Amino acid sequence: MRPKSIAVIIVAAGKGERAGTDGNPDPKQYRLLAGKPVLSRTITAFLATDAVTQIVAVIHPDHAARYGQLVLDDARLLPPVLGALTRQGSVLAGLKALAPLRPDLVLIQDAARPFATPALIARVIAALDQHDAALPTLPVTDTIKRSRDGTRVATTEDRRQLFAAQTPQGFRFGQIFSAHMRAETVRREFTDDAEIAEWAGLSVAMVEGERNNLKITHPEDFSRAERIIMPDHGTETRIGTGYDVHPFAPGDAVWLCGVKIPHKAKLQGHSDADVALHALTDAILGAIGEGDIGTHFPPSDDQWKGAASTLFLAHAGELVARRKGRIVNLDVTIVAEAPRIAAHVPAMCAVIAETLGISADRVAVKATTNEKLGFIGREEGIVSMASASIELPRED
Ligand SMILES: Nc1ccn([C@@H]2O[C@H](COP(=O)(O)OP(=O)(O)OP(=O)(O)O)[C@@H](O)[C@H]2O)c(=O)n1
Ligand SMILES: C[C@](O)(CO)[C@H](O)COP(=O)(O)O
Repeated sequence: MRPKSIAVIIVAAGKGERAGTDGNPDPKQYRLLAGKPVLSRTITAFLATDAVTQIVAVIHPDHAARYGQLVLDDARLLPPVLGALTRQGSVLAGLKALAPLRPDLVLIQDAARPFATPALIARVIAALDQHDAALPTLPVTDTIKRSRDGTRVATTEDRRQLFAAQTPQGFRFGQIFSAHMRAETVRREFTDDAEIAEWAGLSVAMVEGERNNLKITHPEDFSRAERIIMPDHGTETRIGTGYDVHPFAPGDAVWLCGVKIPHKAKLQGHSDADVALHALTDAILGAIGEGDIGTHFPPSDDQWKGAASTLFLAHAGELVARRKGRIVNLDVTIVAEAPRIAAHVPAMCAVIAETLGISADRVAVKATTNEKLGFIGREEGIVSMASASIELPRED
């Protein structure tokens, strides 16, 4: 028998209004969860299943640039398609995009559910041998009340008959495509695809869902999700500090926190002499006990001559990721009589956040003068200090 082709639609075109922004410019599906965007985690969860043959993400037109920044490299991932005003419309856009490929099966997944496990995906696929449709469910654990006005109870439901539906929901492609096309013509909004299958008279099987397969919906769901990735009891918080100084030399700009600032001199050093990123890199390395910047990038090595210091910082970030660590916050102080730093602070925080794949609200950059005292006061050089707080899995 020909192996089945199994496509996945990941609907990511929502605005995430209930999740709020928490000062973040990105909607929930692009926000970072322990250093990695939610949508990257959702897509990666399906790439981990070899049986999956194609994946298409359905995105909001305003998020095309943000989607393009996700680092995902797999030939099974098709170009994204644009979604619609409702989840139902977005799913239909994904089905239309897949129609020319005629997959046998399709799994439909919320981008906002980043924790689909291989076992869960396998259960849904296996159930499609016997049924037209399959979805993971969990028995409800609260007693469920029905109310007509939201203020007074009308009746209590029998919860033994009630189950909460999750995704991925699996279908035979042709059947769900035609059911969705018909559903589009009726004046009713369906909140999941299994409901459309039921309405179309298909047989819908329930398989066991998973408690951790949460849908990030409200602001507090982000910390719940981070605890799933890194349970509290298994982590410890480490602190690291860094210090660096570079003298001025003839030149016309200084690099500070990855930002080039015009000045009457440059900072002298083997690399771009970004004194602030050097201190920060040392703080991160210190927190994870990985030596210092000189251990990793010896000044005697010519390949680092003139190097951008973001490279050193990215390496420190990679070492944190390799140890499954999470940067909690970073704090940099620059001590300089000149140039003036304040106007550049947002750009500096953005460079650091982007280099490390963390959100900018975890980064602080501050500047102060040395009140004209000492070598800093005489404008002979700049000093920087930094501290880093990092959560690492506990090893003992
Ligand atoms: N027009 C829409 C609405 C929702 N979705 C997607 O459907 C999934 C489940 O929807 P929900 O969690 O409700 O996300 P939002 O609609 O973004 O959230 P909210 O209702 O709070 O705005 C999400 O991955 C969301 O991106 C979609 O693709 N197109
Ligand atoms: C599809 C779903 O996740 C199943 O529980 C849910 O219906 C999506 O609802 P939302 O309001 O669009 O989040």
